[in-house]
Amino acid sequence: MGKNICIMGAGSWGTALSVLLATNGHKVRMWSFFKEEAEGINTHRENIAKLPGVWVPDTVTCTNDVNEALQDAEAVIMVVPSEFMRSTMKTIKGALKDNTIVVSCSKGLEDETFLTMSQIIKEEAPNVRVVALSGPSHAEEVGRSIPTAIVAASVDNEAALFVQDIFMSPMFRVYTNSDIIGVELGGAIKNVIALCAGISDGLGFGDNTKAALMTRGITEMSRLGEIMGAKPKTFSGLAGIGDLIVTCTSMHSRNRRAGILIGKGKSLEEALKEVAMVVEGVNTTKAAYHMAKKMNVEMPITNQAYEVLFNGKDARQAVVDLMMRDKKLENV
Ligand SMILES: NC(=O)c1ccc[n+]([C@@H]2O[C@H](COP(=O)([O-])OP(=O)(O)OC[C@H]3O[C@@H](n4cnc5c(N)ncnc54)[C@H](O)[C@@H]3O)[C@@H](O)[C@H]2O)c1
Ligand SMILES: O=P(O)(O)OC[C@H](O)CO
Repeated sequence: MGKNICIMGAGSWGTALSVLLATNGHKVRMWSFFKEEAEGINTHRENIAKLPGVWVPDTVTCTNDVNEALQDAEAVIMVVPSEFMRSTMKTIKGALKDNTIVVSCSKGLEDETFLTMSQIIKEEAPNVRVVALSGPSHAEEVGRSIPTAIVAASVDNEAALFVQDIFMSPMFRVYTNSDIIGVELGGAIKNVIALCAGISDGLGFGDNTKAALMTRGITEMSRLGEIMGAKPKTFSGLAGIGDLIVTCTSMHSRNRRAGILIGKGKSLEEALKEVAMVVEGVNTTKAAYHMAKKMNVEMPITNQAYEVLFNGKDARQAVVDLMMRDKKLENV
């Protein structure tokens, strides 16, 4: 039976998920931070700036009013950029009933606290049931019903099964996983590696380079995950290697595209302006860099990404410095 679902965030991913959920027979109320964005979606049945060419069904309405969006919601889908997760949760937490299922679809880590999105949600609203939905899923493809597989992760199995049910379709396969920390770390750290893969492409390096970055990127992700209590197997699944592959290779990826521009010599600010949608890997590089330092985890690619993005290091020199680190065994 169709459910009443609220989506907080009406950018490219929020809009694509609204199309999927409406197609699955649910009634969707979407909220945008921007009044004009909400009005634009209602008027044109399309998010022209962020997901052009994808038609939004009539069973989706978009509003700038939080209370209107949350009215009678049986599940709340959080899909704002990660830097706004806490402020958005603060805005809505008073209106959330106990045991409401809140689904994080955002990928990132909070600056300074290093918390994942589900941890922020739980900190702000301890009585909700939280699930993370993550995996290789570009909005441009999900919005066009291109077959996609993804993971609904939660320590609350019933909540994960509920999320699996509402999203699952012949074109959108949802697995469940109890390792929410692993799933969220995979989704956050792959953006750092995708920025680097883009920089490598922008510098004119090749497929060998990218394969090396991706493989050693998984190693970094797993090292951090181990310290955080994640299950190693999660990183060889959809939310780990799966999302890393799609983000490092697809031209849909905002992180990869920003990286390409930086590799070609643009400044970070110029690259972000040109992409004009959220590039989560930038803030995540900062958070992961400081997190790795604090926890004494070796993350050389992340360290070089930090130097290039925030200290003006030459990207080509960063690659050389990565290549010329101490000789070592592969599996340590
Ligand atoms: N785009 C994708 O293909 C995709 C896929 C999977 C996950 N994600 C994740 O989803 C999240 C959102 O990404 P997106 O691509 O939809 O971003 P986007 O840049 O397309 O849209 C961001 C949206 O966030 C909202 N917003 C802007 N400022 C805000 C504020 N101050 N407070 C609250 N909300 C604000 C607005 O509705 C805006 O349209 C990110 O964490 C991203 O990693 C994106
Ligand atoms: O466009 P990106 O780089 O933000 O990646 C979007 C999704 O995370 C891909 O799964």
